[in-house]
Amino acid sequence: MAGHFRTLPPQKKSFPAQPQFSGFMRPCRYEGGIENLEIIGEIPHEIDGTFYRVMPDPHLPPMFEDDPWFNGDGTISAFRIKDGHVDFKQRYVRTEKFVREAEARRALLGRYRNRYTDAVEFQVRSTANTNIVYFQGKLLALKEDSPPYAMDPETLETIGLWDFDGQLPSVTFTAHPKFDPVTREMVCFGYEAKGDGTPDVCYWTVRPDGTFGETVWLVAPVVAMIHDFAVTENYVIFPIIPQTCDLERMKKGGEHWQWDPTIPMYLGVLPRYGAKGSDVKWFRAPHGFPGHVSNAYEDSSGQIIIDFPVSSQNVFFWWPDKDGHSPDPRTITNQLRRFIIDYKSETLDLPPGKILFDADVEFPRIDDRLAMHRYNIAFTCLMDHTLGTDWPYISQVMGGGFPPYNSLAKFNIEQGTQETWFPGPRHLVQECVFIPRKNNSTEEGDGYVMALVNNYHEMISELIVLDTKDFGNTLARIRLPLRLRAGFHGNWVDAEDVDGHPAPAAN
Ligand SMILES: C=Cc1ccc(O)c(OC)c1
Ligand SMILES: [Fe+2]
Repeated sequence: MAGHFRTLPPQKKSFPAQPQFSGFMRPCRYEGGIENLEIIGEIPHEIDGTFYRVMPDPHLPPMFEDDPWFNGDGTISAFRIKDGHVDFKQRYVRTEKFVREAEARRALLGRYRNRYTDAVEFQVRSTANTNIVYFQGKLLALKEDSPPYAMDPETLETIGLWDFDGQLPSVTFTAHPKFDPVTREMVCFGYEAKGDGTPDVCYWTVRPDGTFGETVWLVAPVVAMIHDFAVTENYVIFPIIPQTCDLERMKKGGEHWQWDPTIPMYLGVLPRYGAKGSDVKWFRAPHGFPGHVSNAYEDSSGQIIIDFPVSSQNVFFWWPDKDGHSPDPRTITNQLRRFIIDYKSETLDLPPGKILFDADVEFPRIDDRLAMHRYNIAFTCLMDHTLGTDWPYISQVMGGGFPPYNSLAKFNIEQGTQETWFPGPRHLVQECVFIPRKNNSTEEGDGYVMALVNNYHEMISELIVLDTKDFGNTLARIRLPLRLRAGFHGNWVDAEDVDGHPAPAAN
């Protein structure tokens, strides 16, 4: 690569005066542990496992003042819950970026997903800041532009880059692999899978013993973001976010992404088993921003049902369109929509999808025992302006971040009913996880919901536990004596699953 690289800009020692580094979003930069967190209420003793979540948290001032929240260093929080107690641990992922910058005591990585703006040449630019999943006895810290980093689930030490013993076919790995509750496969893909600006998508599966099953290379109709995807028993579906990549713009030091209001919302459908790349069909729904997938399955006639929130606006408002336009973030909403797709259909055009609930939601989570199968219950973050949130107060201290959510919702799709949990007027919520009850009940959605919430009154974080049978009430509120910034995804790892995990593949 030519001329490595630019003259180093002067090192800054303070964070930029920008919303994404201010108020509740000031970098936390905390590593360590706190045992026996303070608990208000009672955590049911049958809850035995660990809630892992990840947040982007820059360990050093960024190279560019306008560095987006999405470019911060991945920090893993672990809440180990046993016998009604909670022990907390937190560590940065030791990415190549983190290690080299720590050594240099300065930012070396430049703009989000633009290697042409880096101060040194990186092998891997991962910030490992988007999801943290458990597979085969390891945690995988994920960023969709790179392979995973493996971590020790107990100590949160970084083991290193994880290429599945050389089997990884793609240079990228989604932050949203799916876990088949029946076959125990991890179903994966990467986009820009042959490098920046390439339209290639790679789909593959990893068997529970760590060996690779399917591998299919396909080509997307546009080079654009494919953040989440969906899997059914017989299909995989790739929704494309209309944020497009242009290598020439990147080479001039510009952004990786630009909003394109002229393209439809593509949904690529590929048979899950035995497919060739040419078997993919790119269906076209009206232009819109597809959010995180709730679930997908096939109905009795073999049609694909897929549910995800959709916004008519550019949710990633910090990456505007070609004219520099983006919406006022306070006006962005998402509604949970259901799309029905017949893979065998002649026409590729789809209607806009049916709105399932008249509510502004994102980050849907389900009872994962029903992933890829017919389901009826979704838990989401909800923005409900009738709930009495103290916006004048919160808006002064919250700093930047994703469109905010002030409550959690439980939706029953068939019944069309909604239950809401409201944390209080000076709180906002982060993504939740579902934990099944341990009474051998296989009733969908019967158990607990856990989430991190932001307490703006005291500028601290709290972990909350709800009983899904009494959703409006708080079973336990676990107070951290510190503040954790807004994060992304988390997952519950039950102690039973840890003990029962297949032996890690020899390395
Ligand atoms: C929420 C989506 C999303 C998409 C791409 C990212 O790089 C990311 O980083 C934290 C998050
Ligand atoms: Fe995500």
